[in-house]
Amino acid sequence: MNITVLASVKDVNEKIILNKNVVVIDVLRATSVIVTALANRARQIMPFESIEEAKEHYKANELLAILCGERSAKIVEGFHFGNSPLDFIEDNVSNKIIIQTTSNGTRTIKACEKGRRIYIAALINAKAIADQLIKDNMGTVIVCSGTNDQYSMDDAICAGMIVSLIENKVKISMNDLGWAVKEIYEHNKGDLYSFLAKTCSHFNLLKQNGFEEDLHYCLQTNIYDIVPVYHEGNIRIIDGK
Ligand SMILES: O=C(O)[C@H](CS(=O)(=O)O)OP(=O)(O)O
Ligand SMILES: [Mg+2]
Repeated sequence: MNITVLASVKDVNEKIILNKNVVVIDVLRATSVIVTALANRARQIMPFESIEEAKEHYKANELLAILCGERSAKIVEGFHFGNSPLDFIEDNVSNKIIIQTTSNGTRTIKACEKGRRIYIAALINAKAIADQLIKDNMGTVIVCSGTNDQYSMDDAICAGMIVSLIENKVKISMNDLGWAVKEIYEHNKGDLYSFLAKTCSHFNLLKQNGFEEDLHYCLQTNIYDIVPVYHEGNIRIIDGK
């Protein structure tokens, strides 16, 4: 299997993702929110790049939808929830359409729209994504959303975990960044929290802003066995998984 890992959303272009399966990662915190909401029975997620687009779609679905997202890590004024996955519990999201806009993650999902199949991954569902990619056995691009268009270690360790799980089972060819993130993950998997505290500026920004609980939550691995897929504006779970 051929795998290309991209360092941030700014490396995505149509040529790289065309006819490829794409995996979008934003561990802190957009894709951790998406996986959590779907695991807690949200009907679907609708990601948007801008606050204006999100509000417009909310108006059309007011009875069924909730507005969620952040700017500079803080809840957008007038929204129901920010970007803390711990808010996306069953009582808040069951049967709801989640209209979401965040600084990095939702922008990355939109940038990958031309991919063959677009999967949504975080550490909390990494094994389910790796198993799905092995099953598909297709050329795959793993996109780390990054933070403000820059490489971000939270996303890199998740990409590393996914490729490490795949490489244990099938032969892969991969770009240099793919091998780098695999090594980084394998050397630090015993204590991801301390590793990110040392190396990840966005992790420390969230910590300073009081989101410590989110950090512990997002760094758990494989707590959900679900594979969210983005298709024509909506993210849903495939195969009833
Ligand atoms: O809330 C987050 O974790 C970040 C926000 S920012 O990088 O502090 O602006 O958004 P995300 O899109 O989940 O990376
Ligand atoms: Mg992020």
